[in-house]
Parts: sequence; C-alpha cells; structure tokens
Amino acid sequence: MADNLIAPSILSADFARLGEEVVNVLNAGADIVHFDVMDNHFVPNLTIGPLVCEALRKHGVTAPIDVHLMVEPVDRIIPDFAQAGASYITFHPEASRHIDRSLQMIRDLGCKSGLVFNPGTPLHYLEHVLDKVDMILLMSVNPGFGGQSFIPSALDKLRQARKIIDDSGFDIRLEIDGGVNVGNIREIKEAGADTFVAGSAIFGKPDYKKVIDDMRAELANAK
Ligand SMILES: O=C(CO)[C@@H](O)[C@H](O)COP(=O)(O)O
Ligand SMILES: [Fe+2]
Repeated sequence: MADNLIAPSILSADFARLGEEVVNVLNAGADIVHFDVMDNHFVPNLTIGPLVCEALRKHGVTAPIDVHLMVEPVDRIIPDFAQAGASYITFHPEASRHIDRSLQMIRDLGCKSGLVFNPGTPLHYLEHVLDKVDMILLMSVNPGFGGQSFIPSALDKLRQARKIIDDSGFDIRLEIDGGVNVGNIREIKEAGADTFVAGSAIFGKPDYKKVIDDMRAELANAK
C-alpha cells in the first residue's frame, strides 16, 4: 500500500492567519493540505474558494493541495480550482449530474480526481468510473463542520473500499475524513486508509508537530 499521508484540514485553522498556519503545519510534518470548500447549499456552511487556494500558492505553499468540494454543481468551479493550483479535486457524486464527465474534466485540467462518499452514500458509484479515480475519500462524519465524532461504521466501509481498490489494480489513494485523532488513527489505518485528514485534532492543539509525530507513531504500530 502507498505511504501514509497526513492531511490537516485547514477548516480548523485560524483563518485570520491562514498562510502562516499552513506553513506551520507543513513545517510540523504534514504531507498535504486538505482544503474544504462549502457552499451553504450542498452543506450547511460556507467556507473558502479558488482565490484562497491561489493565495496559498502565492504565499509559497508547494505541498499538494487536496480540494474537497462540498458544492453543487461541481463542474462550474472545477476549472477555477485547477487554475488556482489545486493538486487533488474531489467531489460528492450527489453533487454532479455526470460523474464520469466531472472526473474526466479534473484529469484533463492536470489534477488528480476523486469521489467523496458521505456516511450514508453507497460505494456503488465507483462501479463504472474506477479507471478515472485517483482518490476515494470516505467521510466518517456528515460533511459541513469540523470537530465532529468519528462514525464507527466508516471502518467497515474502509475495508470494503480497500478491497475494491486492491481488486482493481489501479493506483488509488484511500482517504478518510472526519473525527480522526491520535486515539483512533491506528485502527483507521488497519481498516485500509492511507491518507488521513485531521482538522480539530491538529489545529486544536498548540504543538502541531507533537500531534503529527504521535499520529505517525500510531501508524507505524498498525498491523
Ligand atoms: O470535510 C470536512 C467536514 O465537512 C472535514 O475535512 C473536516 O474539516 C474535518 O475536521 P475534523 O473532524 O478532523 O475536526
Ligand atoms: Fe474535508
């Protein structure tokens, strides 16, 4: 399986000092930047858009930016994020009328593509598009807010998604998002995840490096 990636969700960062926060968390050992985009329509919250992604690039951020779109529709905003420097662009299948077209659009624009599954959304959306997916993102909370508790049924879903990926032979990352912390990251890894989003668990503590180091120690002990 691919290397473990730790992806702090900047939703829990101090937005008044966002550039500094992103630099600090990367210097603390994070691998990629998880960028939550909410439209107050697909989810009941409103966050940040392509201008902020572009501003992070102008600020000197070179790490991959993992854009999690919680907007509907998705096709209109995908090119703007590609232009703004996104590395991954993932979206929820319910938010696109034509998921094959949206996935292809993301790749055609030079980004890595992904589908996101809410806790109640079945994995069957993957059936005919696995060859167009670089990332499967499983939500372990209902989307819209940071700081929620991990929903345990996500572990079984991770095992199912891991099997789908391994059986497919494609190179697809398996990301988990919601309620991830030092105390549960090991069993999440053991269920099949290789990319770990954590917002409040990292930005809610004063020492980002300690949290990330503790997470890596737990991952190293996973079976
Ligand atoms: O996409 C989302 C929420 O919709 C997430 O990326 C959260 O921002 C994760 O935050 P924590 O649960 O880790 O605090
Ligand atoms: Fe997210």
